[in-house]
Amino acid sequence: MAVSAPVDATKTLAWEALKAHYDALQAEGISLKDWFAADPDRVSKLTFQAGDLHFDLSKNLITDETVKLLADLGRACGVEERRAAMFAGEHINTTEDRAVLHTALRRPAEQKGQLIVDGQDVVADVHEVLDRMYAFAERVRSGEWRGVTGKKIEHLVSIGIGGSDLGPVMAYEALRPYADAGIDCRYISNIDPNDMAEKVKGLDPETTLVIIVSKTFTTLETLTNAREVKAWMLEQLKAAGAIDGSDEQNAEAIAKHFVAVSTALDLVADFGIDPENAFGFWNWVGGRYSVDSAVGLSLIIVLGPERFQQFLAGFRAIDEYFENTPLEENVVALMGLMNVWYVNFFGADTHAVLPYTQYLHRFPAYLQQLTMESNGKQVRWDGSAVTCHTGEVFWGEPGTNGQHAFYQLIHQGNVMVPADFIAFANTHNPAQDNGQDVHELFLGNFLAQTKALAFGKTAEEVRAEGTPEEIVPARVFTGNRPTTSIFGDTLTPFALGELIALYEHITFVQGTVWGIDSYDQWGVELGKQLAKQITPAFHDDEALAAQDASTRALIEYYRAHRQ
Ligand SMILES: O=P(O)(O)OC[C@H]1O[C@H](O)[C@H](O)[C@@H](O)[C@@H]1O
Repeated sequence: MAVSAPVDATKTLAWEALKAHYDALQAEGISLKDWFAADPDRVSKLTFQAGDLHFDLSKNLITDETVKLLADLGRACGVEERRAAMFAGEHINTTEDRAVLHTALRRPAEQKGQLIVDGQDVVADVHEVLDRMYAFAERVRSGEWRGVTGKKIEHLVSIGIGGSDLGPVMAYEALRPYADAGIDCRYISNIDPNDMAEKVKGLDPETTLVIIVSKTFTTLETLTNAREVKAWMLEQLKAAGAIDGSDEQNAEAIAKHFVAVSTALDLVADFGIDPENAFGFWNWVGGRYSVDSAVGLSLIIVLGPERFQQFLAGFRAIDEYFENTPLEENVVALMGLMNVWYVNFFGADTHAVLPYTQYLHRFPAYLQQLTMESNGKQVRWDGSAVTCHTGEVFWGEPGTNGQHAFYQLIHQGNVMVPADFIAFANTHNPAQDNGQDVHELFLGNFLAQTKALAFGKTAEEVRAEGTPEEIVPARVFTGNRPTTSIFGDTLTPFALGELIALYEHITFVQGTVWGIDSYDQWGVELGKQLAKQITPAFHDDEALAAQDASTRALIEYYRAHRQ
């Protein structure tokens, strides 16, 4: 079925109505304080439950009317149709002519036979690989799988970059309390040799299993690092007298210490990895949407299959909610639509994600690829130009670290930074300080920040504290700075799956309103292409002469300084 043409959101009646609504709100004066005072039901009307996560949207710059108009915009831009097309496996990734089926990665086995895409039983394929990964992970965890000298695996080294790294690292860090098999994981991504050097420091190769993760298995960084780690492993094993360096023993060591995850299993075999030790996925899984595919192998080993299943169930809970809830009541869709509201009507260029749990310290970095590689685009999926701003910058740090760094700008800067606060009622590490529950101290900060951002502090309030008149203006907080509070019970594998699916679908909704193919990434290609042309110029004068003046001068600087 042909994908329908993108709608120009800015030409819809819904957009016009939103613009008129925005102008009217600005004319009346936006005041969360007044809105809360005028409507005792504001919180209950803007509180939602999706899966087991609790959402409070009441501190956003929205009214009942805004919610209605945003849902109208979503409908006018075909969010419902495109959502159905995505879940059904239509080729909504038009520039690569692919289905977009990360949601199939978490469908239960009972749905085998129910989703046939391009002639393949997608759910059956997914579960075939999951079952192989679970069996493999159990062998590693139990110690049945051993290294070439017969030792149990205690360390994983995962080599990948972008979508083959950010998701697994983020989830590994987030779910550390659930790592119960005495196996840790180090992730190597950067082609900078310093990354590998530091990550293999102190590692015992005899107890190390390397996972090479690359969707395409052609990525320069990953293949370079993989070759280097292979050379390191064989050298170390030989130096320890574990192998004699013969082709045969090298091959045996590789078979015991290297596995791979890719869609290109032929290239994995060319690298020397036994197809038995390779786990596949499919081109309908985008790299940044792949942590719940075989790309999550390190997580399955570290956490165990059962927890990975809970992780998948969390994704599924949000998928089902998102797929089946009408737009007005659908907090996932509303969060995407609110982002459009802030970007296109209020001119917000960035969006902060502020987790109040240290375990989510890599979540903003993960979201940067998810959101910005998906929606940082200037043309629609039919090639026409987008006529409004797209793709805000996502950023963040865990609270309270961010409070002591950049919150100044969020509170008093003259740019709007809509922010999502994520917190959990329970901590994995309860602590007391002088009779004070430290987690409550932490959560108190989360609530204080969202309250200060919403309601601010007037000049009268500042004066009433006895502040000298000349510094009153500096101590005023305007308030009306939008935040969404996401509260959960505990950061479990299930909750993490929910959070990831939440932002995947937020990204989808924004991309759909903007008419963008959120699943391609042509913007990363030019740099890759030029790197190939430029690298020889470090030594080759002809290649140097072919460069632009600035690049040439920088290479000359390098030539003069390289020792
Ligand atoms: O998984 P790979 O094929 O090695 O790709 C790794 C990454 O590289 C590319 O440059 C893309 O921009 C990313 O979307 C991708 O996740």
